[in-house]
Amino acid sequence: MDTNEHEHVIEVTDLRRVYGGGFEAVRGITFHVKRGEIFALLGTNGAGKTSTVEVLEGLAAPAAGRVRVLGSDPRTERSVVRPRTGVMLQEGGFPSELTVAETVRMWAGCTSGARPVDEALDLVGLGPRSRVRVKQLSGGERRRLDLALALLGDPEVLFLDEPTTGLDAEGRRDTWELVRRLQETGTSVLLTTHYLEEAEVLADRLAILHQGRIAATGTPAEVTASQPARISFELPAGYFLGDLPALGELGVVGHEQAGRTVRLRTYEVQRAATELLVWARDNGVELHGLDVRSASLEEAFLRIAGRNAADAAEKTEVAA
Ligand SMILES: Nc1ncnc2c1ncn2[C@@H]1O[C@H](COP(=O)(O)OP(=O)(O)OP(=O)(O)O)[C@@H](O)[C@H]1O
Repeated sequence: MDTNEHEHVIEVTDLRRVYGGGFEAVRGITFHVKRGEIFALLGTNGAGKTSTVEVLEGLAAPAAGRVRVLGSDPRTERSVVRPRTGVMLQEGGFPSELTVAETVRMWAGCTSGARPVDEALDLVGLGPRSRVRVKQLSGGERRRLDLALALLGDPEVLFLDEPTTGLDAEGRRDTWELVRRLQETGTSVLLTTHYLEEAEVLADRLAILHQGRIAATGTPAEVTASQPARISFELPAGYFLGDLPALGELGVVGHEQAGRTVRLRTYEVQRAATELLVWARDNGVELHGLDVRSASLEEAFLRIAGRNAADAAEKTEVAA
């Protein structure tokens, strides 16, 4: 066992994962999750999230690199790691004839120090459904049953693979609240999700995977700060784009005009906005509809996903 477990509950160093046909789904990624942190792995379909999480859960071996969970190797030291972790897979397979309570009871039989069945079901809001057969549950209720099972052993580290897929807006918010409560009691969480809002709301830090590599990482604010902010306004009557201060000097990296509306993209939003306002004052005009906003996580993600689509198109062209 390594000694840094109080600092980093998950350590991933130069991880590679290769499938049978030689396809490299994870191409050398490095990240860590600190104790008590919620860390989100984002990425388009096929980016390598599940392939990574499966290695962390001890379900698959890395082709290269090193992985530690709570200071131990999750595969070769499974008996040490497994009792201290909770896993919610993308597809939990339950015997469909059992009731919800029977399913949890069965699982509790395999979990050391399991919570009482009622407590686990109440945590995820399934208490009133305890006598219903699993086959009668909705997709969202099954996700919550998955979560109840992952929480049974009161884990130190929780792996949540797309925990709110199939849940309606209220169910999603309830799950977010639960994950935050778990964090308050000291649980560390590694989350994969397709919902950018989920990462924005929950994650202390995140990584965006792109074709098996980490394309961006940091706090949600750091990742969005890597994208240009937007400034839009209406050109005052009688003025043209060329009358504004030189765009290059405002740190503007892109601009467009639709009718009288001008949209600028800049990494130096404060300087650009100040210069524009000073220009407007000096010319005695108003910038109607002035709107200054930072990039959202969604924009950061779409730029990376867009690059993904462009790369795929390029590969198709090369292949053709
Ligand atoms: N058993 C397998 N054999 C071969 N290739 C696989 C296998 N499982 C996954 N892959 C490929 O590895 C890549 C990464 O898949 P992975 O499931 O890790 O992506 P993901 O980011 O979790 O995607 P999603 O968001 O769709 O769940 C994909 O190109 C996928 O087709």
